[in-house]
Amino acid sequence: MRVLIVTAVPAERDAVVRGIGATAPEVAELPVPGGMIHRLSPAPPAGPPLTVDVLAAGVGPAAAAAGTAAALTAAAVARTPYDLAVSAGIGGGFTTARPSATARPTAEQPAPAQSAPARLGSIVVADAIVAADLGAETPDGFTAVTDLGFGTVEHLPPAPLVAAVAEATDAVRGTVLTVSTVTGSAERAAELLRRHPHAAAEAMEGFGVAEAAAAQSVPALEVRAISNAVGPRDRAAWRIGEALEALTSTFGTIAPLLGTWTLDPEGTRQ
Ligand SMILES: O=C(O)c1cccc(C(=O)CC[C@H]2O[C@@H](n3cnc4c(=O)[nH]cnc43)[C@H](O)[C@@H]2O)c1
Repeated sequence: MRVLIVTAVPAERDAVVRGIGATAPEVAELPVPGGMIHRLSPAPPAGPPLTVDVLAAGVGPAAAAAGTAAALTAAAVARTPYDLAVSAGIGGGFTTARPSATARPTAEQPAPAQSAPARLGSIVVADAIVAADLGAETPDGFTAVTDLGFGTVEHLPPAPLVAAVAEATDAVRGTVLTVSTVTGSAERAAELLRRHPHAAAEAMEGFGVAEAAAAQSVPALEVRAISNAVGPRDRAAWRIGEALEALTSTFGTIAPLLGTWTLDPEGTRQ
């Protein structure tokens, strides 16, 4: 099982490597076009050997897609393809409760149940990776590219993996939006939530990683440690250190899961 983890900046990469490295020392640094992969080999609790490669590909969806595509292609050409691509890093959290994506209204509970808000220092696992600003402004407001007849704006990570990672880390599950411009006002945050009521977090790379992975039929996951609230810009209030620590602790916990989520109870590949 081979897993590629893509972060934006080296500080995020190092936080992930520290977490996985707590049980599996780094074994190699390998150049790929445009970057350097840090390779680790954590021992999976069951099944075949696990190789985890971590790459800092740059900020934004284009850099993320370019770096992910380069790493996936290099691995495929070497006949050692990846089984999973993970977008990881810090992110902004939607810090108010939102309708649950899984609990729908019933006769007994007519109002939609609420999911936990994504507070500072918490972890969000994406059950949907959505490009929030890929589209066109029209007189009637924003229109997604899909409504214009092009491409896609959403990738869905494998549900069993999302569930396993979220349960192991007590993470919030929800949509993670990919934006090219960090939200900086309450109005923009409200507009995003109106269009994406299940949004738990925003960041700048997930859709790029997922799009590059989908082009090679590789499943994708996104994991964000919340460093700031989505809303009026207050860079001084970002808790980057706490978020990086949460990222380290999370990847220490989930590294073995990344290698076993496709296994049945007997430890064989499904
Ligand atoms: O200054 C530092 O030490 C530092 C360390 C690690 C990461 C950073 C970044 O600024 C990374 C930028 C990265 O963060 C994501 N992010 C975080 N909050 C938001 C947000 O509210 N909206 C969108 N993106 C956010 C994003 O993915 C960037 O790539 C600095």
